Amino acid sequence: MLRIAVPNKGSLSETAAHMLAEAGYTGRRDPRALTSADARNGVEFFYLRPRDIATYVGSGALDVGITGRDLLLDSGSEAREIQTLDFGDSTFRFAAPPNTVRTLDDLGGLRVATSYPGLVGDFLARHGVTADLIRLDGAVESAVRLGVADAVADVVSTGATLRAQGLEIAGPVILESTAVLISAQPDRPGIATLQRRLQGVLVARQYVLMDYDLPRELLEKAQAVTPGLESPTVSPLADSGWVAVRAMVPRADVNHVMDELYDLGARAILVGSIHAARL
Ligand SMILES: Nc1ncnc2c1ncn2[C@@H]1O[C@H](COP(=O)(O)OP(=O)(O)OP(=O)(O)O)[C@@H](O)[C@H]1O
Ligand SMILES: O=P(O)(O)OC[C@H]1O[C@H](OP(=O)(O)OP(=O)(O)O)[C@H](O)[C@@H]1O
Ligand SMILES: [Mg+2]
Repeated sequence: MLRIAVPNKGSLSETAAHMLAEAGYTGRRDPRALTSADARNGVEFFYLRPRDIATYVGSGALDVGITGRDLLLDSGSEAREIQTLDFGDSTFRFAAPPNTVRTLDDLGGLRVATSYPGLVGDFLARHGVTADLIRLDGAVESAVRLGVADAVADVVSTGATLRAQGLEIAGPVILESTAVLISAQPDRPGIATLQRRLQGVLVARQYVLMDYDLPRELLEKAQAVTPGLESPTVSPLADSGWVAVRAMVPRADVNHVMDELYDLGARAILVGSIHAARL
């Protein structure tokens, strides 16, 4: 059985579980369960704190896991990223009261609160800056107001949390983070299938299937608008002057592409969702 670590709570847990379900796996029914087996798919899920996942996967106790890139790097684990998962995007940044910290060097000698001392310590060391890291478990944005630190380093998504605490982003980007699939033994049997299934979910989210009818002589021009992944499917219609075309189109471009095709002379342009894919 392939042993898979999944975040049991926090920002990544719901989307991770949803993605695995879309990939055809049966997860836990009880939201408090710590483990669940999916014998039909030959996998067992372990629901763990996102912060601990890199430790379990890095030691080889579990084969593969879903966590944040920032947590993987913070842990110093042996596991490595084998796939990005297209959710849980955030930026890891320093923040401080307005006009107190402009450059990285300004952090020298200051107290910097963070829940990610491994990640932040490595970053500062790489840049030759010495600061006093204050390790807190969470809500680190409060640390400056409460006099425990001069600056913080934390996950920033909308920036609302740090603004509400009177802080501003300061200095360089520490890390662009996202949810990732990690493993210390990526060649283990079963991991390739899991990856293909997750990639299928990503493709199904990112693309739609577009069908349209087109005067045959416009095919070359239309093919430039909808090249598909390899090349579009072209089928004859009863009227020999027309063809039917089917191609995958990035979801974000759908309306542009339909406008362009219509202007070109395509008609009966239909868009359908992709439920699952294996490329
Ligand atoms: N607001 C956010 N937007 C996007 N991604 C986030 C956000 N907060 C956290 N993350 C990502 O999720 C990872 C786990 O953070 P999360 O807050 O879920 O766990 P935690 O802080 O260990 O747990 P908790 O907040 O429940 O105590 C982070 O390392 C980061 O990669
Ligand atoms: O930029 P924003 O959109 O405001 O999001 C960033 C906040 O989200 C996370 O907090 P979380 O809710 O996980 O609490 P925590 O500090 O206890 O981890 C993170 O630690 C920041 O505090
Ligand atoms: Mg958190």
